[in-house]
Amino acid sequence: MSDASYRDAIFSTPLDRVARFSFDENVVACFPDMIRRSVPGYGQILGMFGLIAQRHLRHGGHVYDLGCSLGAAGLALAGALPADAFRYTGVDLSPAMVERARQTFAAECPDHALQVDEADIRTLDYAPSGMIILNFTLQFLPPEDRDALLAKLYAALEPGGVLILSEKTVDIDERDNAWRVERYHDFKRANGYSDLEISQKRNALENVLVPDTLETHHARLKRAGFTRSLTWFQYLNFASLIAFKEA
Ligand SMILES: Nc1ncnc2c1ncn2[C@@H]1O[C@H](C[S@+](CC[C@H]([NH3+])C(=O)[O-])CC(=O)[O-])[C@@H](O)[C@H]1O
Ligand SMILES: O=C(O)C(=O)Cc1ccccc1
Repeated sequence: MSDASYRDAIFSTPLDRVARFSFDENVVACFPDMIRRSVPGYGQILGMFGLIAQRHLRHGGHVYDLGCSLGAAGLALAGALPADAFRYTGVDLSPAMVERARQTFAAECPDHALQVDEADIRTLDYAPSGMIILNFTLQFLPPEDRDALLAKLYAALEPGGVLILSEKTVDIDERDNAWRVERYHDFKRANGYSDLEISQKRNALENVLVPDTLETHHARLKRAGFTRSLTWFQYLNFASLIAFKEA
C-alpha cells in the first residue's frame, strides 16, 4: 500500500445511498487530513499527552492507546519523552490502520519501541498499565459495550494511573445541543468541507458514532470504579476527560 497522505474527499460527490462510515483503506489514506479538519482541538489534545505523562506516568511506565488509528498519540509521546521514559502499545481493529501505524513508527521514531496490535479493545487481555488513552474511540463502540470496557480498563490501571477519554458529545438541552452542532458545522465549512460533505458524513456516522453527554461519561467512569474524573478540555461538541485511579 502507498504511504501517501491525501486530502479527505470521501463524501464530496453525491451518493445514492451513503454507506455506513468505516475505517477502511480509503479513510486511512486521508485520515490525518480528515481528523485535523473534523475534530476541533485534536492537535491541542494530542499536545497535552506528553505533559500529562510527565506528571502521571512513572519512568518506564506503560501506556495503552486504544483505537490508535495511525498512532498519533504514540507519535506525540515519542516527540515529548525519551525512549526509556515509557512503553507504548497501540491497539486498533482496522488492519489498514495498524499497517500504516507500524510503518509510521518505523519511519518517524525508530528509537522508540512503539508496539501496535491488531485487536478488538473489548476482548483484549490487558496487562497492567499506568496510562490508558481512548482518544475518540469509545464513541464507536455499541453503547451497551462501554461499561464493561471501562471496568476492564479500571482493573488494568495501576494505582495512581490515569485514563484519558476524548469524545464527541451531545447536550441534554436541545437548544444548547443545536447551537454546538450548528457551530461545529460552521467549523467544518471553515475548514473547507461543503454542505454536501457535511450532510453525507453526518448520515454515514448515524448509529456508527453514538455520542454520550458529558454527564453520562462521568457517571460511567464512576460506575467503573474511578472516584475522580474531570473534563480538562472542551471545544464545541468535542471534549476530553481525565479519570484518576487512587494511588
Ligand atoms: N472495537 C474496537 N477495537 C479496536 N479499535 C477500534 C474498535 N472500534 C473502533 N476502533 C478504532 O477506533 C479508531 C477511532 S479514530 C481514533 C483516533 C486516534 N485515537 C487518534 O488519536 O488519532 C476516531 C475518529 O476517527 O473519529 C479507528 O481507527 C477504529 O478502527
Ligand atoms: O466528521 C465528523 O462529523 C466527526 O464527528 C468527526 C470524525 C472524524 C473522523 C472520523 C469520524 C468522525
